[in-house]
Amino acid sequence: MTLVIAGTRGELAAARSALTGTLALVPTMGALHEGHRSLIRRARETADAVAVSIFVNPLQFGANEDLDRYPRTFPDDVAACADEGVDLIFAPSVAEMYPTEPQVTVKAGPMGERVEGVTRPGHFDGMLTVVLKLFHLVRPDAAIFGEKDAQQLALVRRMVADLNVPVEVVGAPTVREKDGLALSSRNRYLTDADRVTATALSRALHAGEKAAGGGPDAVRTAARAVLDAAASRNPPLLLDYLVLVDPATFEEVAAGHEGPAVLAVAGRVGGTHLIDNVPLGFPA
Ligand SMILES: Nc1ncnc2c1ncn2[C@@H]1O[C@H](COP(=O)(O)OP(=O)(O)OP(=O)(O)O)[C@@H](O)[C@H]1O
Ligand SMILES: CC(C)(CO)[C@@H](O)C(=O)[O-]
Ligand code: BAL
Repeated sequence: MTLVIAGTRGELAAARSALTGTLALVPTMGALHEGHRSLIRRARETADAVAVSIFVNPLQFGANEDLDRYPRTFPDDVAACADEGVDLIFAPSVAEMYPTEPQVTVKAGPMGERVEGVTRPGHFDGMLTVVLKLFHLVRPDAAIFGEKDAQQLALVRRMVADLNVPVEVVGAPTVREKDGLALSSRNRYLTDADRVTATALSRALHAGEKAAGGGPDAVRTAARAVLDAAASRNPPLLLDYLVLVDPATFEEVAAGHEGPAVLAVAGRVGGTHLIDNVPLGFPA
């Protein structure tokens, strides 16, 4: 099947009706990299047809964030989708997605105000609002999200459960560079020196992972030591948070916690906000 590119809701509706069998959607903001491509491959395993949405959603950016300079690489994104055998790209304009100022939006609730929500107030409300709109427009059977954005994935799962959205949410593992840095569209903002400092995020997670046998406090201490060292590098890592949380709620776990947890970290290097996380387990 040839790749169809829909820019309007009308074009999307026509292309969607022409698809047969089940459909998996990969929602993205474009500037596609190997992480996105792994999601597309997961989508291909999940359903008969694959749609990718490419939309830099203004509603999820704060006033001082990088909406204007967020990388937009549409021709390369189309080539990557064609290469991966994607059936449908939905790439609307802002006016197409928000023809009028939205009045009714999704509220992420308490989980949306924790962790990344402290650093980016309102971000998760805007993210869930556009994801729900995309689900209504594209009508997928399944949607694939990266575990790199673990709180986003947890919130989409929660929205789908709380609002009875008929879409199966599938998580896909984080793809990393050889040195451990999680792939991210924002990595292209990093200078060579920033790039070296940025590896502290995944190194901290790795140190935490190795300390897991000692329990939650040992994990936090081990990860913190790596981040403290990176704070005095040039350029420094400016830590936003290091948390060890329940994967379903993003509430901090106690010292005696048993069961799954997520060690999540975020910081700024040279003005670029980077996030990463690793799943951990604390056996009873
Ligand atoms: N390294 C990665 N491995 C797996 N999935 C990823 C990775 N990076 C992003 N994704 C997933 O791709 C989807 C689209 O994310 P997005 O377009 O924001 O890319 P991004 O690289 O996370 O960009 P940003 O720089 O905005 O964080 C999300 O579900 C996200 O979790
Ligand atoms: C899910 C998403 C495409 C919604 O804009 C975005 O938050 C992203 O790229 O992770
Ligand atoms: N990768 C999540 C989208 C965002 O940072 O806005």
